[in-house]
Amino acid sequence: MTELIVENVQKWLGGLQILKGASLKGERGSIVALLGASGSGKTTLLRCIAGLEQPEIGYIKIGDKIALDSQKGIQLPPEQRNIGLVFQSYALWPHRTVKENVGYGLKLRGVNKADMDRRIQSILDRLGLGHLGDRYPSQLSGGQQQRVAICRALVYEPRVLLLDEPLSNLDAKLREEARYWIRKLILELEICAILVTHDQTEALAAADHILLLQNGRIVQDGTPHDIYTNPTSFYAADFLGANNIARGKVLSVHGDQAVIGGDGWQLNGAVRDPSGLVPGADAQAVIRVEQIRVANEPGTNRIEMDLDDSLYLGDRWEYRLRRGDFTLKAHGGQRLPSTRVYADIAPQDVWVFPVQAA
Ligand SMILES: Nc1ncnc2c1ncn2[C@@H]1O[C@H](COP(=O)(O)OP(=O)(O)OP(=O)(O)O)[C@@H](O)[C@H]1O
Repeated sequence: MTELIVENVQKWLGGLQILKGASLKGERGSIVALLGASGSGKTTLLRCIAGLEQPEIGYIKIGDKIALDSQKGIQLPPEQRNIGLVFQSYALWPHRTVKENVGYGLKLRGVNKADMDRRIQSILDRLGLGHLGDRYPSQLSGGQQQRVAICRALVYEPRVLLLDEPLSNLDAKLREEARYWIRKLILELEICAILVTHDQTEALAAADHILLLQNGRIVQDGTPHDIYTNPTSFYAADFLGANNIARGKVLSVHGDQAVIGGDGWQLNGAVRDPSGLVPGADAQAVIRVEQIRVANEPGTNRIEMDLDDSLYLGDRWEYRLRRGDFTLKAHGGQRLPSTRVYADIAPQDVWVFPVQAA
């Protein structure tokens, strides 16, 4: 069931158009990640959904309530939107206990004490904080503070939970765990969550759906698997994954296949965006690090290269390969015996894009 509809939201700030027509849908029991580079407009879009920013143009429906309709002049304030908000900083009140932090909004809304206590205890228990209700935020770890912030957002039983970089203040191990339990919680509670993040791993692991933003526009929209394996632009291909970028000239194009090359190398690739890809034009290919195999002999679509260095990463080795100006990174399971190697890349893994004029 659709809990959130956002259509054509446009927002100007300081004379600049920050959002250029963003649309999305959020389903009950699912997580949509807003992913994109710094400044792409993720937080602004989240703030528009929350009602903390007023878009000049657009339509937003949360549950069965119209929160924004610019044509009809409807603009609900945040407290009437049935949303829960979790900020990166957690924004807990230092002089209030955990219970008071979680219950403050309920108190403002005039919920009676018995009901309030029951709801606070129930959400604290659910997130494993039942025994910490009388502590102050300074007496909690970072991970516990983050859970309190989530409890505070969930205690209203919102239709939509908005999470703005909620994991970025946690260390790497806690962040990995939090991805897992937040996802589980949202699916169990059957609410719709919108997660703002600039961390691709977080978006891939936690979300059901990813919207990739660039300069205030949604440039790709799909499941994590779609976005990772089938990027439609250089920005999308380069934003996700660990990549090599091969810059060269188009040598030939046949349908959806192209050959690109540079000084002493050439590769057969798959055309991902045909605009302007004609022989002689500049081209750039994205090659995921995990798609390169290092071989000992020459072969089709293999480039002879020098092994510049091998770095031991614990669970694998990283090879730094070079041929003149052309460099590649690849991974493998052991130290390589020779310094003369062949980078082996299947043509379908060489994603060829035009070079856009700046
Ligand atoms: N009040 C403001 N006045 C003018 N420009 C603003 C204002 N707030 C944000 N911006 C600009 O809007 C653009 C989008 O900002 P936003 O915070 O939404 O991006 P973001 O994708 O969330 O980035 P980050 O990951 O760095 O938080 C940025 O270029 C930012 O400088």
